Amino acid sequence: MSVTAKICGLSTPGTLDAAVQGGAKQVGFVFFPPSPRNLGFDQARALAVRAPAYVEKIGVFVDPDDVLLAAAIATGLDAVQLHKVTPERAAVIRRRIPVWAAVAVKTAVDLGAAAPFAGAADRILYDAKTPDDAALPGGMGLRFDWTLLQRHRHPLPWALSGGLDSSNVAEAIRITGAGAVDVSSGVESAPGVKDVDKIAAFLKAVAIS
Ligand SMILES: O=C(O)c1ccccc1NCC(=O)[C@H](O)[C@H](O)COP(=O)(O)O
Repeated sequence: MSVTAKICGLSTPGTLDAAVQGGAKQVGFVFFPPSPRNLGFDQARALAVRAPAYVEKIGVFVDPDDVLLAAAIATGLDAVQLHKVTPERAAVIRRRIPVWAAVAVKTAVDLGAAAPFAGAADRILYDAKTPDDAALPGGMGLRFDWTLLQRHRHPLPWALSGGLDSSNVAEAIRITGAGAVDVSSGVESAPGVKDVDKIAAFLKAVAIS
């Protein structure tokens, strides 16, 4: 079975096109002002319109309120990726739009946060836990011990994220058995600056894995 890929944190037409042309199944738009990848609503709408309908547009949020969610969803999102939300809050949001629940992982204990999202989310995104004082809960190029997922019973369909790039994604897929992967800083030349060649190389590495 082929592995699917999401390119997260896109902000320009050229890099969106590179993701689409390379075969990304999803593209991610960040709605979190502290992030170097944060998008305004007009920017997001223009990118969402540019992407073909078969490419899913995923909005990325950190414990968003209803006002932000409504405005962002109206730009043309197909699903939302939620960081730092409870299963109860995810379940409420899921009445409106499909939900990816981010689970931050450093040790095996952290994987226990996934099970409560059964029935409250559509997919788990296992991402590397960032330090407590970090500005962002994701998109920092950190990875976790992929072997942890070998012993884990997944409560939902899932994707692997955190510190992936074109040089390590095949190994990550082999070790974890991931059927879906997600990348942000591994396809950038600087924080928030996506690189079309790195996007192409990543998607090629996923395609041949
Ligand atoms: O990317 C961001 O700036 C971001 C901000 C706030 C919450 C989440 C964010 N990113 C989440 C992602 O989906 C990233 O793709 C994921 O953490 C992997 O990032 P990276 O390790 O840089 O590939």
